[in-house]
Amino acid sequence: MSDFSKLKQKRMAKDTRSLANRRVEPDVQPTSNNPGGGGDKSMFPLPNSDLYSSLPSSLHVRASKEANGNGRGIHTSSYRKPGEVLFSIRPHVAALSNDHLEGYCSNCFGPGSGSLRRCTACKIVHYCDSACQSADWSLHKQECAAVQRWSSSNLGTIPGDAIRCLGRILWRRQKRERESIWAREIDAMESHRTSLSKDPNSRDSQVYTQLAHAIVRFIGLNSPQELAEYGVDSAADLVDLVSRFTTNTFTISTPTLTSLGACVSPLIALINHSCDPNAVVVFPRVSSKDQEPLMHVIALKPIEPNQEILTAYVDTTLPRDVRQKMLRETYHFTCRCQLCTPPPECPLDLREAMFCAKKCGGMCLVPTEANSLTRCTKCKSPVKDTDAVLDAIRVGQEALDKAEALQFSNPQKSIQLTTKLIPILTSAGLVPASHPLLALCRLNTSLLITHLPSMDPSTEEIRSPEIQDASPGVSQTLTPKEVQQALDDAIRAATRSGTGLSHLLVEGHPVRGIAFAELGKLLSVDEPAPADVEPGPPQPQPLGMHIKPPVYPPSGPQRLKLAYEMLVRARNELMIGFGGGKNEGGEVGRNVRQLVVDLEKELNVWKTGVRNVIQDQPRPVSGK
Ligand SMILES: C[S@@+](CC[C@H](N)C(=O)[O-])C[C@H]1O[C@@H](n2cnc3c(N)ncnc32)[C@H](O)[C@@H]1O
Repeated sequence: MSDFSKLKQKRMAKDTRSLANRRVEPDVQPTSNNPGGGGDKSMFPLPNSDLYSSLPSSLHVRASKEANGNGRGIHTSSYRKPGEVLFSIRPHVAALSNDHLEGYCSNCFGPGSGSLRRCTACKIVHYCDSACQSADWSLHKQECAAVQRWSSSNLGTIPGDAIRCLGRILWRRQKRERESIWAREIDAMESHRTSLSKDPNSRDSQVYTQLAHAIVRFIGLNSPQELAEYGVDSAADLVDLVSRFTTNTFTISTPTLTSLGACVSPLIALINHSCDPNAVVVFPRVSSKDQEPLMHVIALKPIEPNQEILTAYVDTTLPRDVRQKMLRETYHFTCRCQLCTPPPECPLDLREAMFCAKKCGGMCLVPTEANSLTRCTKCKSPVKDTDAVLDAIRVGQEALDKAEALQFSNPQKSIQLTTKLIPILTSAGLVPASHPLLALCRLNTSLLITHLPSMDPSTEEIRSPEIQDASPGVSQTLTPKEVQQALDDAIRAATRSGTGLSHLLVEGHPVRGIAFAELGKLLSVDEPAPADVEPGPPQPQPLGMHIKPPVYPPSGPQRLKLAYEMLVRARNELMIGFGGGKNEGGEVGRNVRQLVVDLEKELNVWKTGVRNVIQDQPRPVSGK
């Protein structure tokens, strides 16, 4: 997926403190009804532990209220403003997903831009240069042999990122003593082994067992006794490690939120979840290459002293039932945040809302099989065509599942499916932020941008290098009008997605910032002269514009102006989501700032041109 297509979500230099500054609060004490956490209680570090020394002194670890007895959380002792970098850290281990092994460096996780060097032995991992290769060699040495062994006994396949990440944890444990702080921080992560279903056929038991078997094969063990060499005393301990891994792993992503692989940071894993988070974990890529990949925890909302830092483990644009299911399955808890347990007076959740068919300006809860009688919150009329709405949502969800499954193997089909379903759900009355309409719009946008035909060199800036490779020369058979049409379709799709996202996510959320940047860049590609207007599908209301222009996207200077406004807005939001100050909104924030400067110049040239034309006109002679 492209830098600008998969929208999906993390210091200050002074963050790294000496041991003297560490704050691991002593109140992570077992209590009678909470012997230490939600999982295996015995593993929590003791008070005054020497772990987590890289946590800045303004943050501290103590029992979490939010997590309802499920262990520790990170709290701030001072006020934090949105966009403030709370801390940043390099993960303990990280591994690229198989799809990205060729396009990104396996050490610093930077994009290769076609110049990566391949490991000549395994021919699988790639590096920017010999510095990155040397830095990774102490671990890749064992990984290299293991990958080759796996590949030859598994018909040339490559183990997934979870297995390679776990392999890296074990090899590092083998090298560093199991009593090292590094290993103890991994051991102190929350495990859910004891709360696993006793049923060996349950999903979680199967996932853990499969991963445990795979890792044993990957590192090449002949007997469980050999695990001791890696600081793992028994098969049960290995399942514990797997449980810690699945409960505490992060997705590592590009500065545009394309997921790249998996990583583990025991410190950042201390942060608990909320579906209405006050912070976010991103990888803005603002440090020197030898420090990357660096995870940044950034405040999204004002955070008061003593408040807990909370991030979202799941996509918060999804409806409550879907989020709750994901949280139960992977993290073994029931979320009780405000979004999951809203007070009765709380307005309708836009993730599950539709417009009132009476067009009174109100909205209704989307009916479900269990609750088919819903009413407009304003005029109180009941939803009439319940079956039609239920059908549209069911068909929409099926199309979404199919389009997601096909997005890489058959993108054209995926585009067709999403393009066809969006108007069906819109006609059924769903609001832009509702599910599955927003998810379909986001996928549609990402696909249209990924497969945007190239019209001029500036379009290439929108498509990341991997996309340019994936769809080379698509434009060759298209007429300029068709190319323009494709660009306008992408702009309309990006506008729909941006509208839905802006209703659900707080200002400055990185997903919003990237969506606005994407839309601004699309609008800035060119400013075509007004075309003959052909009647088309209903047009989205342009984001931030109060008056709907007759044709959207507009042409000429109006388009340039809209692009400029969108990019300024994107930049402001990126300065929050990817961190302000030295972070400058991350790599994308810097890039957008440059575009804003360029557009300002263009708009000035245009204004000067118009002024000159006006001044060159012969003046009307007075009195005539
Ligand atoms: C990544 S860990 C977070 C840190 C953990 N509390 C600890 O002490 O290590 C994830 C686990 O914390 C607990 N947790 C996180 N957020 C929670 C919440 N909002 N409510 C209840 N438990 C939560 C769950 O047990 C979950 O599996």
